[in-house]
Amino acid sequence: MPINIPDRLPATQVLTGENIFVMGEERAMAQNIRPLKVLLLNLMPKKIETEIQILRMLSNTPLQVDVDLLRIDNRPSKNTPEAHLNAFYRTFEEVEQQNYDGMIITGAPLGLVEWNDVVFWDRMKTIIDWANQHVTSTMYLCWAAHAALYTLYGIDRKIRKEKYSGVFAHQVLFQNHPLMRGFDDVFWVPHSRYAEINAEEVEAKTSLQILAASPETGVHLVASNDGRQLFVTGHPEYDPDTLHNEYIRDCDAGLAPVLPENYYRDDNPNNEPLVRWRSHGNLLFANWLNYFVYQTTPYDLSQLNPVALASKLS
Ligand SMILES: CC(C)(COP(=O)(O)OP(=O)(O)OC[C@H]1O[C@@H](n2cnc3c(N)ncnc32)[C@H](O)[C@@H]1OP(=O)(O)O)[C@@H](O)C(=O)NCCC(=O)NCCSC(=O)CCC(=O)O
Ligand SMILES: N[C@@H](CCO)C(=O)O
Repeated sequence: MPINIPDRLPATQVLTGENIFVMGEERAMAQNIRPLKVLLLNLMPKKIETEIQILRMLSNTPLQVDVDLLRIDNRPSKNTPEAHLNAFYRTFEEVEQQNYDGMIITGAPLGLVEWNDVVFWDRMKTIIDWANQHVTSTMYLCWAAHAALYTLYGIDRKIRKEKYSGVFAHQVLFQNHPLMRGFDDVFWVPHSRYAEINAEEVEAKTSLQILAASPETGVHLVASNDGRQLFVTGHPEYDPDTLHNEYIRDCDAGLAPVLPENYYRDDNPNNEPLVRWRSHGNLLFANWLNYFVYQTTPYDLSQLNPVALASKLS
């Protein structure tokens, strides 16, 4: 079923062209069911590209989903026109008094930036704590997963000398977990990060559940027992060419990046990538929206009670 987004958002035209059912504002008003409210905090440099990726993933559901876009602060973006942000993004001040059924916080190219050197670090910690009180379930992607694991559980990332870049095989470690419903024993995910999380530290310090990991790139999916937090260290939402564009960007920046692994056909960067992650990317977002959001969120969002939610799912 549809995502309900502004008719003029670039994603509306792109996703409609892909025959993905995007419900316009008028049609959405005619439906007599409560849509899910999802907040997307977009920290990625190519924000419009990321909007399209995440909205495509959220559209693969029978539920009606109203998506609000959130900017981290009022600084102008280096890579996204201010007019776009002003037209489609809310500020935190505009949403902080509201509750949401779901929230997604994207990655950011800040793996080599110390936490306290991230310009918006204080605001990021504020929003992570706010989500715990105002959102039924939050999905943290890549850099946001590292930031939230550090903020909420004191699990600090380890920074590698070489970036994980490529598409890697993962194993399901928690077979009957609802989030893993329909997953194959082995599934593929893009990764593009310097930071990694230590599985032993997660297991020793927290009651978090490691749901899936890769022999090459380690921890990928970590969930709180109550389903209110999902930490995703990979990029299941990535387009076919996202890793390629990052690789070319880093080559042009003189960073001599490694060739993305298991990505280009015959490992030749002149060839198209072989996409082996799309199905499980869609499945992850659909399972999250179904089991962590829709089946646990209160009908009356004003009654969102973090304590009651925690008991409901754990
Ligand atoms: C990643 C790139 C190549 C991006 O270069 P660009 O020319 O696009 O712009 P940039 O200004 O360098 O940064 C891109 C976005 O990050 C924001 N940005 C930059 N420095 C920041 C800081 N200290 N605090 C907060 N935001 C910051 C910019 O405002 C911009 O977002 P707005 O457009 O919104 O303003 C660069 O930062 C770089 O070369 N970094 C070193 C290599 C690297 O770290 N690559 C990414 C690794 S992958 C990664 O970091 C994932 C996480 C992980 O590894 O753990
Ligand atoms: N991996 C991305 C940042 C988000 O993970 C990049 O290289 O820009």
